[in-house]
Amino acid sequence: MASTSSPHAAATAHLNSLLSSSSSVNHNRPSNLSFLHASSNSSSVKLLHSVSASFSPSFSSSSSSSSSSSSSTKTIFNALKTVESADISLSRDLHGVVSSPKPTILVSEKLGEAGLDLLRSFGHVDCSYDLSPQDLCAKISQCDALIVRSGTKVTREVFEAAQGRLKVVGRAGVGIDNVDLQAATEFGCLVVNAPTANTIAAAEHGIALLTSMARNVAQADASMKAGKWLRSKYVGVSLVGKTLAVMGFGKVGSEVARRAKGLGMHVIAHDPYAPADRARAIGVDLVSFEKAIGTADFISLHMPLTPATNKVFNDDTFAKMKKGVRLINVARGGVIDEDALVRALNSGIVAQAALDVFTVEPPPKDSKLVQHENVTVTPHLGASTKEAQEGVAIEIAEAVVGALNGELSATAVNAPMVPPEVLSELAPYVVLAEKLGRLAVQLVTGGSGIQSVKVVYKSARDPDSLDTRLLRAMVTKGIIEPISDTIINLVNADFSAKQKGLRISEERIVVDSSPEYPVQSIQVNISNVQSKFASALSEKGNISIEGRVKYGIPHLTRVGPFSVDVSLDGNLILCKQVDQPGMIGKVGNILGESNVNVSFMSVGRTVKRKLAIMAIGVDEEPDKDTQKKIGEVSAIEEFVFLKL
Ligand SMILES: NC(=O)C1=CN([C@@H]2O[C@H](COP(=O)(O)OP(=O)(O)OC[C@H]3O[C@@H](n4cnc5c(N)ncnc54)[C@H](O)[C@@H]3O)[C@@H](O)[C@H]2O)C=CC1
Ligand SMILES: O=C(O)C(=O)COP(=O)(O)O
Repeated sequence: MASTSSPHAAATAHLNSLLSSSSSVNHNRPSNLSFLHASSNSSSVKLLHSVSASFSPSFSSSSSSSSSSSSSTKTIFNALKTVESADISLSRDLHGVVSSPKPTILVSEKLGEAGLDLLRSFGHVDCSYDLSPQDLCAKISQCDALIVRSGTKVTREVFEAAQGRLKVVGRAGVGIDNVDLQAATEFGCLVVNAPTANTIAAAEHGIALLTSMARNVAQADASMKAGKWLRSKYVGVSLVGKTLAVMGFGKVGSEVARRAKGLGMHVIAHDPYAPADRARAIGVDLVSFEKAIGTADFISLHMPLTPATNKVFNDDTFAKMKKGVRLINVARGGVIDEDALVRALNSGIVAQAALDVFTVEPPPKDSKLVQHENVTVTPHLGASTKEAQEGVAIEIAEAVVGALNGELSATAVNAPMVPPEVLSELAPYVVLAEKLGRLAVQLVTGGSGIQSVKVVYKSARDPDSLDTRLLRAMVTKGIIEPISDTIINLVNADFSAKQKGLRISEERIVVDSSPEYPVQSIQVNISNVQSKFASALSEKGNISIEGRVKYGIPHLTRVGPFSVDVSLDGNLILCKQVDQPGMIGKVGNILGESNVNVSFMSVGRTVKRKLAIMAIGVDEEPDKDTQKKIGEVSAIEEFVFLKL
């Protein structure tokens, strides 16, 4: 009998597969994807999560993805080991011996050298700045990662053109409004950003714009260079004692607030999601939107561009501002209706504006806003200090390299963040979850399609301390991949299930045993389907299988009502037979004659000498003749061959 592979190797391989497509699947296929969501639990047995509506159409092995994109893709953000692309160049040693595939990382905008060095030590780095959208699409199918700043639009077309090779998009900065996150998620591409390294730079630029606007520095400078000496024209306004409204009290907003306090300003802030105690600690009052814009002498914008903030500063809101207000924007141009701002400037509602960001960048040369004499502009320089750019480059390079190595990034924008220690503890259960999903779906037959899957976890852990998102994603992967052309990873598992009309619910049962191990068993139930192996049906008529991790190795421990014990390695034959002596020998002989190596065998029965289930682990797939011979053994009532 062959020995089973080491638990560690299996766990590592499957952790990689959690983050990637399987190397055995067809890379040229479309996918549909989304985040996984955290579940919260308070009672011992609880429905944790359900994905998708039950009215969604069923799916079957003939179904294909209903992606809005018809393009092919292989969706992975990890595991260079599993990438089988001829496009990936292989690194060679001095003797020309191929060692390992190196990823190609396209950097489409200027990035600090320290980050580039880090990337170069890991893969091939292609710095191609100022690519047209067409050139970017042409290149992208040769790239495993793309690093951008705010100037590159990473559209759905880019993900489509990537044909599945692109695993990670790194945004070297904060705002990810230039990346089509939905498309990234649908294509299983991880998006990471560098959210902290440019905070101070952006805040300092905000303060620079505030102070220079108040004292007309830019205009006075331009007039002097034009040979003028206009002292009375450029009388400014003082800041001390004036009210500054910080709109968006996040990282940048709170640093601006801190600095403005130092200038003697009275600072208020509006942010529906900011904790009041953080504001209080800086001496800032959190107020409503109306109060903020209605009482401020200066308004500084620091919120992200989202559907909710798009053009939130418009004719209506300008009308509610104090006449003569001054506006600073180092956030995103799109939060302001720029035509409305020109009107507000002309009417005097807004006395001055200082803008670093624009709806379209660069703005048109004849932009009335840019040309307005009461407007100070800079070309999106908020993050552009030497220090910030070095920091951002390192932050994003580390995140991208980590993602390509299969690590879940702490700055992932479209995937759950799972701490490394949780990942490593769950590793063998992740393998188990995928294999159970894969087994369960192969037991389905008939045209009824799968609509509803229930995953039951038995665990001695407190429900709140067991994160099942990975496990659910892997059950989903196991179920969907064998019967569709969609590749599943942690980024897209829930979305794909939803697209397929597959409702996945979870239940957790707290058992009274040692909480040393996170999960005692995982059960996968598929309801309202026919099975090609009727013995796998539970009393309720659901396909039901259960498994455990034993000594780090996933085992199948129950099929329908029958207890079995077989390691989930290689392939599996399940036979239902009359419980009588000699059965193992008979089937073993048939397999041996066909040179099929048996790795494991287990017999489970409900009643002695009545019916039993024989679970046989095999390394090779028995050919049709061999399977026929097994079926012809008189005591065998039904059998099925399953690929793990
Ligand atoms: N000009 C530049 O070069 C730079 C611009 N930025 C931009 O600055 C903005 C803020 O960046 P960070 O502070 O790092 O992000 P952050 O995520 O730390 O802060 C954003 C804050 O906005 C709040 N927010 C969300 N919706 C809001 C709404 N409707 N009204 C008010 N507040 C709302 C959030 O709760 C959060 O506290 C982003 O748009 C970012 O892209 C950041 C760095 C450089
Ligand atoms: O980090 C951000 O959100 C920024 O706006 C900085 O943009 P940049 O990387 O300088 O193009």
